[in-house]
Amino acid sequence: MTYLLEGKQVTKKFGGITAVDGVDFHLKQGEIVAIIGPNGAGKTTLFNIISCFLPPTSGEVLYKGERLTGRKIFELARLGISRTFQNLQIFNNMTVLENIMMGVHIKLRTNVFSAGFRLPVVKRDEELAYKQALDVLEMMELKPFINEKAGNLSYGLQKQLEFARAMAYDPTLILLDEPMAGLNDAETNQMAGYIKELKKKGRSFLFVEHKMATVMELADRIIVMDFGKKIAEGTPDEIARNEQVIRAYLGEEAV
Ligand SMILES: Nc1ncnc2c1ncn2[C@@H]1O[C@H](COP(=O)(O)OP(=O)(O)OP(=O)(O)O)[C@@H](O)[C@H]1O
Repeated sequence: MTYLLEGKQVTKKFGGITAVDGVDFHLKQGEIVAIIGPNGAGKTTLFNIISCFLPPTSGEVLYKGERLTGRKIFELARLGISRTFQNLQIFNNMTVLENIMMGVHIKLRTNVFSAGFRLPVVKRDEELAYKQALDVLEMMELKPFINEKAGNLSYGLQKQLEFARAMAYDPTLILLDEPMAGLNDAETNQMAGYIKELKKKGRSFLFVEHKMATVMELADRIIVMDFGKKIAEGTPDEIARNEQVIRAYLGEEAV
């Protein structure tokens, strides 16, 4: 079977530290998979390898059966993969609409050559980009803020904007690095609602998250890491009952 995303023996060493140690994982089309684990477990490192921000020391990641490892970061949008960051990466001096348009443009075919010569394809792409941006803003309830500078939005709305920009690529797979970090309960529920809606439309998600209630609510499957290794994998119910997981989080005496 060809998975949407598959990791084979992914390993990353930083000097003497093995941050990710021979991790196998997979994600099927339409699934939501969470990566959890205590601080320093290797989640972010694995996430950065998947999204081609870091090369693994050994092992590889496949997307739709083809090697993703070794690709350039900018190629991912065209392949149908987008990501968000633990530390927000939006353009504060640009408006909400402009931030979203950045996302749409990356996906569209317009290149510097055709833009420079003002070919008809550029005008068509501009119109298409604008329409797609409005659709995403509507879905993410950001339309009232369309001309607001991103830097003036509340933290919750900025997170929503970064998520919206990731969706503007029209991705198949969305990688979310701590999507709920810093959000209050209402904002967390709202973000979870968007993810569930998008799953219904066939999108797949891989996310790293510390908020366990969200993980249990959203994930079809959970991968648990500790000291760089995958120590467990299963449904939320299976993971909640797994002794090795309880030990990793709460210590020996909790089991
Ligand atoms: N660039 C780096 N150079 C050296 N060591 C690193 C580097 N990045 C991560 N590490 C180490 O690798 C290990 C795994 O770190 P990583 O950030 O992947 O864990 P994490 O599970 O994401 O933690 P957190 O939940 O705190 O974000 C840690 O021991 C960390 O100190």
